[in-house]
Amino acid sequence: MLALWMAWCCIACVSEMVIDIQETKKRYRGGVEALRGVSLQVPRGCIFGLLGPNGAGKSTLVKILMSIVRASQCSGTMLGQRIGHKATLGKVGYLPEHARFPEYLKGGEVIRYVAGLCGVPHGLAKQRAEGLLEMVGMKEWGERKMGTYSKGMKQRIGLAQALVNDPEIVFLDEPTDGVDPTGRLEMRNMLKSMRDEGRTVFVNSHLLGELEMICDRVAILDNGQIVRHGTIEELTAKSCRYEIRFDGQLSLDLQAKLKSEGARIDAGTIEVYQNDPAAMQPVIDVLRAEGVVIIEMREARQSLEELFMESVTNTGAGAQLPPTIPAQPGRTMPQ
Ligand SMILES: Nc1ncnc2c1ncn2[C@@H]1O[C@H](COP(=O)(O)OP(=O)(O)OP(=O)(O)O)[C@@H](O)[C@H]1O
Repeated sequence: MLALWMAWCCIACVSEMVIDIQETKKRYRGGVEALRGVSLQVPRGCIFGLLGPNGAGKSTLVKILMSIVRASQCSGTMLGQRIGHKATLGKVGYLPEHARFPEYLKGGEVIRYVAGLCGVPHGLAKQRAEGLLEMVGMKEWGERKMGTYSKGMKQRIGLAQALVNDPEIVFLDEPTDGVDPTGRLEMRNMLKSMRDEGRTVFVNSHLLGELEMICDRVAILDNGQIVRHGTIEELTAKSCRYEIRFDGQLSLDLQAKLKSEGARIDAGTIEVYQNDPAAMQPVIDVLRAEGVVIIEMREARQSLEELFMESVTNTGAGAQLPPTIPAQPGRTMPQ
């Protein structure tokens, strides 16, 4: 009986993974190995962030899941079907990086046009387009041409068209690209609402602070491989530290003592790598005995940005260039 129950739990658990891929590889013509064996599981109903430096392979992975790029090797499922299953793609929405829509079409027309491509009936498409224009804050502008929109307005239409087929999973490649801070806040709230409606939101982004605020889970991709994967809590838990903000002068002796115990001292702040609050009490006692005024003590975690910088080997553009073409005699390489 117990074995049966455990087996049922396992099946239920597996079926909750809307994306479950193993050993995905992509080698482009020309020799670039964009993905070198990526295995990834994404649970239903979460906001999942895929991070990585330029050229890490993020867009390639999403394009493979969207069947835009053919993997050199890929096994696994999306919504319980093999990758590339046509009917499954009808349950998925997509906002590509640098999305381009015809400039002569109006915002509302773009949404209705994509609805038509997805097979949404005309009446329903019209109704959904109106609702989505309102959701992305473009109700007043839906009858203006795309060519008259700012970059942020185009991104909003891009988000709306990704939802027009009422998808279970939405892939958003750099959704806040070109969006101002107010727009980003609105975008974050929209993504949270999408999750609260039960959709799975898969976001590729460089904006670590943005992702930190909304993602339930993240994976860090570096040079075609997943180097970290988990909830933000899990990934940053190990680096708990306390920050003490103080006013006053620390004696040289005390500074030396704190530093010898691994603390970092910066203008008015001491960082102590410690996750036990009891162990902080002697530090406070010593500071107070020296007449230092303690303004604040707070528990601080490693930020996603710090984790990212620690995890990736190359943060520059074009993580991997194609193999060098051997120089031919009598020809000089362009500078
Ligand atoms: N069509 C292609 N042909 C050849 N190489 C490609 C092609 N598309 C991407 N690449 C290469 O594959 C690697 C991964 O690119 P990809 O666009 O997937 O990375 P990314 O993580 O999305 O980067 P970015 O954050 O800059 O958008 C890069 O080295 C890129 O130059």
